[in-house]
Amino acid sequence: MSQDELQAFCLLEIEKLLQSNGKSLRNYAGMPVPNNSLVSQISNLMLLRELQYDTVSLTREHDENVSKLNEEQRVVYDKIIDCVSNKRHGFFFVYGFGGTGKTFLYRILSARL
Ligand SMILES: Nc1ncnc2c1ncn2[C@@H]1O[C@H](COP(=O)(O)OP(=O)(O)OP(=O)(O)O)[C@@H](O)[C@H]1O
Repeated sequence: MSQDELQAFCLLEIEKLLQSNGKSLRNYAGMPVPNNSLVSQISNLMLLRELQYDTVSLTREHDENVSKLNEEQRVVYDKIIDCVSNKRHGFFFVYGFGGTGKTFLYRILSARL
């Protein structure tokens, strides 16, 4: 990210904070304001980068690990995948002691989705 892009992005974040408190950078004499076209370019770029999944390696990660899910993880996995596959809304709270496999499950779910 170039210095100009970084500055535009920081200014945008500051502007958002100010706006949530009923203010704006425009209220402060001499403060620069975010360059909207630069901000939209960066946002698109960041979105594009986020969406550039390595589907081949994610598929491999999923396929290698899905059979390792234990019974409890499998129940959660099936429930969430069923919900997403059938375009139903859902809100899930996965809890368990440290080291019981929550992250392992999230990773497989993320790789699948
Ligand atoms: N079904 C499984 N098969 C093989 N390994 C597993 C399985 N579930 C968890 N593990 C492994 O057990 C270890 C602990 O799992 P994980 O990090 O997912 O736990 P966690 O519940 O997220 O822990 P914490 O709450 O401390 O972050 C990891 O090394 C993970 O790869």
